[in-house]
Amino acid sequence: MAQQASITRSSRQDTELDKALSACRSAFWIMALFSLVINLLLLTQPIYMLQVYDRVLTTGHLETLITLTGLAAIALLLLGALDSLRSAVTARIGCWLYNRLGPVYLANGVNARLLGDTAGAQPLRDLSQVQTFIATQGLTVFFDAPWVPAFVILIWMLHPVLGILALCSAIILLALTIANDLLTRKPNLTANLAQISATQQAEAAIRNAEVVCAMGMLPAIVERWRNSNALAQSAIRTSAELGGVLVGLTKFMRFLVQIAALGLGAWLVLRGELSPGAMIAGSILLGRALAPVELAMSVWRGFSSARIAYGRLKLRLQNSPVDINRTRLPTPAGRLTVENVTYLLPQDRRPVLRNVSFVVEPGEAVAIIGPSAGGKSTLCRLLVGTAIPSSGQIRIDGSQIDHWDQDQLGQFIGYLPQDIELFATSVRENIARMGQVDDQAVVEAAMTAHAHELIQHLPQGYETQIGDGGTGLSGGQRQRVGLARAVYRNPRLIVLDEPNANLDQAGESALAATLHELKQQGTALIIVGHRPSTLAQADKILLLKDGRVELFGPREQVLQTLRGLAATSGKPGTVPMHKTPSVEENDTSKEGHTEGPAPITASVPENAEPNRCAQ
Ligand SMILES: Nc1ncnc2c1ncn2[C@@H]1O[C@H](COP(=O)(O)OP(=O)(O)OP(=O)(O)O)[C@@H](O)[C@H]1O
Repeated sequence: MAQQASITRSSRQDTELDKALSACRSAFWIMALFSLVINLLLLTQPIYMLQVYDRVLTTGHLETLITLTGLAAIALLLLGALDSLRSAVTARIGCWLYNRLGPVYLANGVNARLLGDTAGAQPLRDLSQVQTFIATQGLTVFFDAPWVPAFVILIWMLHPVLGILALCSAIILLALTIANDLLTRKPNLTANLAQISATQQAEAAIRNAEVVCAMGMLPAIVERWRNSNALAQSAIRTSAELGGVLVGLTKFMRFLVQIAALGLGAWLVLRGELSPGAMIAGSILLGRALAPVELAMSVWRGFSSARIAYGRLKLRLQNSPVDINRTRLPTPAGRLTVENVTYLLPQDRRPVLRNVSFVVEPGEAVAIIGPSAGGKSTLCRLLVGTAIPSSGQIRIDGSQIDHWDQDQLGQFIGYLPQDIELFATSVRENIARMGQVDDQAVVEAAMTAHAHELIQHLPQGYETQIGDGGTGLSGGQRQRVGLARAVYRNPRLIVLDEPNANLDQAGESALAATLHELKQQGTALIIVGHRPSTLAQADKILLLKDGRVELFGPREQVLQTLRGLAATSGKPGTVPMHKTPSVEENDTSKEGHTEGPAPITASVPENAEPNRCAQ
């Protein structure tokens, strides 16, 4: 029985980012409470000064001084403790957000890559940027800033003239902060984008190190990187220079205001309008009032980068498809139905596949052949659900492929892409698809793929560590480990895109045996390639040219049609392949294949030449 799961929709207004931020609400309230107490405790110093100057010095009471000093010390201890706690809370908020959203953005990045998104791991870097800002002093500025008016009011209460000075200086410093933002926003954005581009170039160069070094491409690549990086550095310089001028101006203002407060205070003391204690307390209070503004200036670049990163993160989830918890369907038998599938490239709406239709039954193997760029690999991607048809339907056991829970369907699908895509870990973990390793299933898969012996001869056997992209293994070894991964836990539908591209004769024979065994187990097979070992196992052949099905039917009939076409045209080139495919003598597929040849059920496009398609 299929396990029913409720269908929930995450609306555009309520992304995972919004949900994570609202889950942090209680932590933000705690931060606000800490900030309230911290800012109250910051009054310790001015109150102490006020009392020492106006009470102790005038009365000479030593006990009062000792009591005041003791109380101040306790208050300052509490202040230090709360400040540390607040830092710990911000660090925890940052880590929690990263842990909560990291998997969301990793999954989003992987899915977006399928649609041609080139951002790579940038969303995770953006998330890290936001985390760093939260975990450092950045966030505390926002909680301390609202207390500036409270300090100004206290200064005003000491004397209105000092209050006016505090108010004016707060306004001037705020104006400088806004000017800093306005002047550095554009260069900060330019620097951010240019840095991303330069990093991506560097990553691509490192990934393709062999090609880069073998063909002397390094100087050219370094030059390109240098150009991208120069733009980033120039923008960083502009931003830092402008920001530096404004930070300098802010410091000057702060010191000037502090002097002015003392000067004004002294003048008011001389006029008998203010006590000396109030003069000192006013100066300290002013320092406290303006501290968050000055701190804001110094963390502005970090804030700006975090704001840009946050904007990108928000947009990414808003633009991502609606997430639906799919109903879990019963284990499929593996009947694949492709109905009038058309696929347009997302980038430029160029058609790659047009009206493709065919059916593959469980235990049946279909070989897809055709000239280069005919759409074979694209069709494979559609069949395994990593690309979605622009129109038409692909069904597995009658259910539309995008109606399956992607993770559940993945267990029933085996896929060997053209460039194999192995991960930098052990052979066994690769075969086990990076999940919980079931040793027995791993060895069974390797045996089905006829890769067990090969793996036994690797330096550490199944524990042999392979590099990113399969480095450390030969092309043929990669292909066979990839095949073992594809057949892990007996999937019902296996799609192999040119599985023998790197195989030697022994590898080809092993592949033929694997395909035969898989068919016997009732697995539906799609194999791209026209090598004899592939065609020998095919029950049907589908000829794909320019994205259209030119021929589809039982193997022998399609091969005969192709031979006939080659013969009548007299030019092998008119057959849309490099050469007419042939099948080797030792055709193991015939064993157990008792049905007579079915008619060619060509899904023939209306405008196809009639003599190309058997009716
Ligand atoms: N991600 C992509 N971005 C841009 N174009 C693409 C993409 N994927 C496929 N194409 C285009 O789609 C067409 C079909 O490509 P596909 O790889 O499916 O052909 P193929 O038949 O598998 O070729 P080959 O036999 O050379 O592997 C090509 O014109 C290719 O340029």
